[in-house]
Amino acid sequence: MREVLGLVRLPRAALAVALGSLTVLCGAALLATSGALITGAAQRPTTLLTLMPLITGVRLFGVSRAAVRYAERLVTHDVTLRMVAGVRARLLERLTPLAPAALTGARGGELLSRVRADVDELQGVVARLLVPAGVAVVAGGVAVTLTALVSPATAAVLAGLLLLLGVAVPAAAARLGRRAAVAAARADSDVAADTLDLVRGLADHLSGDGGATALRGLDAHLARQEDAERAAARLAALTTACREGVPGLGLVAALWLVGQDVAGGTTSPLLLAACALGVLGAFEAVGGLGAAWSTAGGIRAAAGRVRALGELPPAVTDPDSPLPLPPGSALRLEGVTLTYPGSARPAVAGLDLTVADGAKVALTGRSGAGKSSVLALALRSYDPDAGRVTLGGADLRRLSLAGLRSRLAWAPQEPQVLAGSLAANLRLGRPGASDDELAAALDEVGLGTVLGSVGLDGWLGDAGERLSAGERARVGLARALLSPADVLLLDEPTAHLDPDLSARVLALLAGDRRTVLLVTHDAAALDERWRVVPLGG
Ligand SMILES: Nc1ncnc2c1ncn2[C@@H]1O[C@H](COP(=O)(O)OP(=O)(O)OP(=O)(O)O)[C@@H](O)[C@H]1O
Repeated sequence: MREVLGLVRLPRAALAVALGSLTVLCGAALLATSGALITGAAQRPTTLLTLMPLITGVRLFGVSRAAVRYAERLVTHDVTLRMVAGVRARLLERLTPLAPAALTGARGGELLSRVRADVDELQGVVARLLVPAGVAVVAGGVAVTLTALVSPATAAVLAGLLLLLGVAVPAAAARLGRRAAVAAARADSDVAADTLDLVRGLADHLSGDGGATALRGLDAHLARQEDAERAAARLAALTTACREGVPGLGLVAALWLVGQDVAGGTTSPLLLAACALGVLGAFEAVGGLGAAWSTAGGIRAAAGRVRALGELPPAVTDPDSPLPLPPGSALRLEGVTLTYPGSARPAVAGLDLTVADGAKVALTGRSGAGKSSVLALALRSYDPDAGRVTLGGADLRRLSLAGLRSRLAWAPQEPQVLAGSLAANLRLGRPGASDDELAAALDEVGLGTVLGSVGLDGWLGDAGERLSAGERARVGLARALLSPADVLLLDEPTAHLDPDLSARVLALLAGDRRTVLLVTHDAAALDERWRVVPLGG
């Protein structure tokens, strides 16, 4: 929370508080002068001139209240948007080094929904917390002081009721509401994650038990969401009742106390209605505090989760003083062991593997033998627990991450195809590639027909949904082939291909001048240019 507040521009926030206070005071003054004007008019003065100051006051406060409120909204939103932009930028800066390894524990949908919902919630810091609190102190203080000039007893009652409405009632409501806010945030995040998972895996769910299990899980989270919303609504109703009732008490108290002064002849009758209505208007000073207290729990919880996400330790870090990138592209694993966090058994144990400069090596082995883990080590998504991985003789941990990854091209089993055009997806591999180069790469991986039907500028849909799984895998392969990197790391590049195309792609890779390390379940398709390394005994 402190960090979020650090992103708020305080002079602008102070301006928003000043303008908000002025709005409240203009409103109270409008009511007060209106009351005095009505009382004055009821006394049937001989000339209207005696009422002119009150008439002018009513006009002035009426017009200026709207103008000042407008200015306050502008400034508050400006401060909020700048703060949220800062939060998003900082969060993105911290999340980037965590990917991919340190984020694998979080479900994609959950992470997306959590970050979006929490950052949205933080928007309330300025408009719902800071400004209302500042306005309550400034406008409430000024209103009590002005009331004391007319009737100290009324001022004391006003101060007490402002504290009751602005502090005691909302504090009690917030205490009760904090649990509901946390439960609501958790339920929202679970519902969003379940919905996303359900939609993404619709075909799997339907082919299982027709989606019944997934829907039961979603229903349970929806019920929790409904309970949390109902609890929040009950609290909101209670605070609304207080918000309406307490100002009424203030009005009655002012009428009674100032009325006694008027009856005793110590106060002008004009001030009776003015003071009573002014007191009524002054309660607007704490009008925003009810919502502030009830949302404070949710905002604090959101700030905590955003901070916790940003504080996840990255799986790998940049060295303090990186070595220059080595000229060679030979890849070596020397006695390497990797145990994933939380796993009892190592995924890779004491592995020695050399992929010489320009060599073509294929890793084979049963499912779970650790083939993809070897690629993850070569990419430095993880550091080994024991042994070392080198590129051109240099330990990967001594090279800058950006430099290392500029030397490696990676095509995973299920590459990320982004919502965008075919060309934009391919240019992730080589941003400067010409249309002809893109077309040639597509042709090499047998995507010539897709190029013909979709076109380079054709929209691939959300996550490439307009392509088949095999076509998406080949977009990833074409992207890796286009890359200027000198080491290709490919995870089952031929998994979705028919035998002819598979043979063509493997021949293409075998003829590539770069170092190639690939994972395959189909060792029989490899020719003599490949060295086959079986993993897992
Ligand atoms: N991110 C991870 N966290 C924890 N365990 C993991 C992770 N990735 C893989 N594993 C585990 O490590 C072991 C090796 O997995 P890996 O994916 O490297 O095998 P693989 O040989 O590539 O399998 P496949 O052929 O099925 O892709 C498996 O037991 C797997 O469950």
